[in-house]
Amino acid sequence: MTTKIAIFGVGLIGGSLALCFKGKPGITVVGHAHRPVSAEKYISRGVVDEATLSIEEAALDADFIFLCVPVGKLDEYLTKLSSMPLKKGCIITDVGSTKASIAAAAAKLGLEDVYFIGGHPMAGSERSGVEAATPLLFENAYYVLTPPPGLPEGVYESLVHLLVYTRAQIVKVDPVEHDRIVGAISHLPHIIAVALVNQVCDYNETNSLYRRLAAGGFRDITRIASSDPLIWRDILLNNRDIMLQMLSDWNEGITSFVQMLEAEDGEGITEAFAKANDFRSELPEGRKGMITSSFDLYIDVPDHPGIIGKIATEIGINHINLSNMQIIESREDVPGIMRLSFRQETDMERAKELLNNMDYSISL
Ligand SMILES: NC(=O)C1=CN([C@@H]2O[C@H](COP(=O)(O)OP(=O)(O)OC[C@H]3O[C@@H](n4cnc5c(N)ncnc54)[C@H](O)[C@@H]3O)[C@@H](O)[C@H]2O)C=CC1
Ligand SMILES: O=C(O)C(=O)Cc1ccc(O)cc1
Repeated sequence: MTTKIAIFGVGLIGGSLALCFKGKPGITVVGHAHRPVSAEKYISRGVVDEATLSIEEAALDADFIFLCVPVGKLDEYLTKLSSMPLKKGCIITDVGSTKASIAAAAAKLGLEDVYFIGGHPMAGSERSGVEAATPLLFENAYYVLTPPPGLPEGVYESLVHLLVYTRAQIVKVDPVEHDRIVGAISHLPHIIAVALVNQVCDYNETNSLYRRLAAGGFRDITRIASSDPLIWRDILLNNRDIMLQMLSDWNEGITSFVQMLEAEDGEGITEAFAKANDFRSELPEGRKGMITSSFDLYIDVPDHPGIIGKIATEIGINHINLSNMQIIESREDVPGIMRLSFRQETDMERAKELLNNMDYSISL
C-alpha cells in the first residue's frame, strides 16, 4: 500500500519537504503547480514523483496534504480542499510562519473525516523557490505542530511519524503562543534588519562609501533583509497585532538608548550590554535556529577562465556542502573575490583546508 503525499506550493519549504519524503519506502510525492513550466521543472529537478496543475488531482486519494504556499493564501487553499471529496482520514497540515489564524480557520470549517494540524518547520533561509530546496534544510531544527483540541492521538502520531524523514525535532505549541514567540525571535529581527539596511541605503544616497564599507558584520546581521518581500508581507500582516505591540516595546528600548546617550549615561549603556551578553550566552547551542547561520570564506581568485568551475568542482568531489557562491568583485585590473557560504562551520573548515592546499589566498 502506498502513502500519497500532496504538496501545494513546491518552493523552498514545499520542495525541501518533498525531497525529504521522495524515494522513501511506499511513498509517492505529488506536487501541485500553477503553471505547466513549473510542473516540468519539479519533475526535471527530481523533487516530486508526479506534478499536476489540478488541485483535485493532487488532493485525490492523498493521505497527507502539505500546504506550503504564502501565509496569505493558506485559508484559500484550505477552504478549497474542505469542499472536495478527500480520502477518509486524510491529514492536512501547513508550514506557514504564523499559526493562530490558520488554526482558527480550520476550526471554523468543521472538517469531517479529515484532520488539520498546523505546522511550522523552524528553519529556512533568505532564498526562495524550488531551486533553493534541499532535504537537509530541517535536519536538527525544531518543527512546531499545533494539534487542535480533541484531535485523536493516533492522527497526531501519524504526522509525527512521517516527519521523522525531516530529521527535525517536533515540538507541540499552542498557536497563539507560537505567534508571540516567533514574532519576537524571527518577525521582529526581519523588520529591524530591513529598517537598518534601508537607513544605510538612504545615507548611501549622499556618499557611496556607506555601501562599499558595509562588509563583514553588517552583511551578517542583515542577511535576513534579503528575504522574499511577498512571503514577508504576508507574514507581517498576518501577525500584525503582535508585531505592533512588539514594535512599541522596541521603540521603548531605543528611546532608552536615546536617553542614555543624551544624559551621557555610561553606566546605563554598560548595564544594557552586560544584560544582553548574559542572556545571549545562555542561548542554546548546537541546534539549528530559526535564523540560520552562514559561514563564509572569501577567496582571491585570479582572472583565469574556468577558475570558478574548478573551485566548485573540487568542493563538490570532496562532498563539502556549499550553500551559496558569489563573485563579489571581478574587474580586469584586480583579482576577483569569491564568497563561498556554508551552513555548517565544519564544511567551511574543510573547504578552507582544501583551498589552502590548492594555494588560494583565503580570508575569513
Ligand atoms: N522561507 C522560509 O525560510 C520559511 C518559510 N516558511 C513558510 O513557508 C511557506 C512557503 O514559503 P517559501 O517556501 O519560503 O516560499 P517560496 O516562494 O519558495 O514558495 C512558495 C510556493 O508557493 C507557490 N504558490 C502557490 N500559490 C501561490 C500564490 N497564490 N502566490 C504565490 N505563490 C504561490 C509558489 O509557486 C511557490 O512554489 C510560507 O507560508 C512561509 O511563511 C516557513 C518556514 C521557513
Ligand atoms: O533566513 C533565515 O535564516 C530565516 O529567518 C528563515 C526563516 C524564515 C521564516 C520562518 O518562518 C522560519 C525561518
